[in-house]
Amino acid sequence: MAKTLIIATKNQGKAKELASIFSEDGIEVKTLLDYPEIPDIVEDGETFQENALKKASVIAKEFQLPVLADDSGLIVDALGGEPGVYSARYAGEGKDDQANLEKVLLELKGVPIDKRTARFHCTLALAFPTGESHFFEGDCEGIITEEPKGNGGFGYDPIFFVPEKGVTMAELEPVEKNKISHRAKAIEVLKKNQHLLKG
Ligand SMILES: O=P(O)(O)OP(=O)(O)OP(=O)(O)OC[C@H]1O[C@@H](n2cnc3c(O)ncnc32)[C@H](O)[C@@H]1O
Ligand SMILES: [Mg+2]
Repeated sequence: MAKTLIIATKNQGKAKELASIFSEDGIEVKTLLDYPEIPDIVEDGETFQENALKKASVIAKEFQLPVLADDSGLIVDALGGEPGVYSARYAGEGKDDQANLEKVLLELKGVPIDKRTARFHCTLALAFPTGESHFFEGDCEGIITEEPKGNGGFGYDPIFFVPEKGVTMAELEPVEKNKISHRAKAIEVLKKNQHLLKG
């Protein structure tokens, strides 16, 4: 596997998790947080794949290197799949994690526990400067709580109850989240295709 992997994300929470998971294989991760001069990429796709591919391919062309991108979000059944691809901006352009999760709780007010099913989804896109690309996907099932709990993770983690663990995603230790998360599962699939990262 490549020793350094560029990941087209500006999300600190993702960057930390991705760096931790890839470090298990001796891969060093660089993200767009290391290149602040690169402008934001407009995520105007209607699917996780479209957005992930756009982020990865724009940066792959820029660097002339293979680049990975992560497009992810929360899918709530009782909200018809919302916030979905709009997860980052659910409560407005500010990309405010707290405002976003409060909006989900408000929209679900009065919805009983058995109807609060949800999942986190992660699509990873690996793009090459030649235009070649591949997708890897992962999901993590859960239930939306009635109030936030826990300080770990990021984004919607404090309102995402993980039944198999009996706590919210934000109450898990980082190593525990990184074993079961949508992101971890997508990376597992990528690691089964290690040859793509050679170089
Ligand atoms: O596009 P980049 O730069 O990677 O960063 P972003 O924050 O805009 O990322 P997305 O477009 O993929 O939006 C993802 C949204 O889903 C949320 N999200 C993704 N993974 C999550 C996780 O593991 N736990 C909690 N929330 C998550 C996250 O907080 C964002 O609101
Ligand atoms: Mg984004």
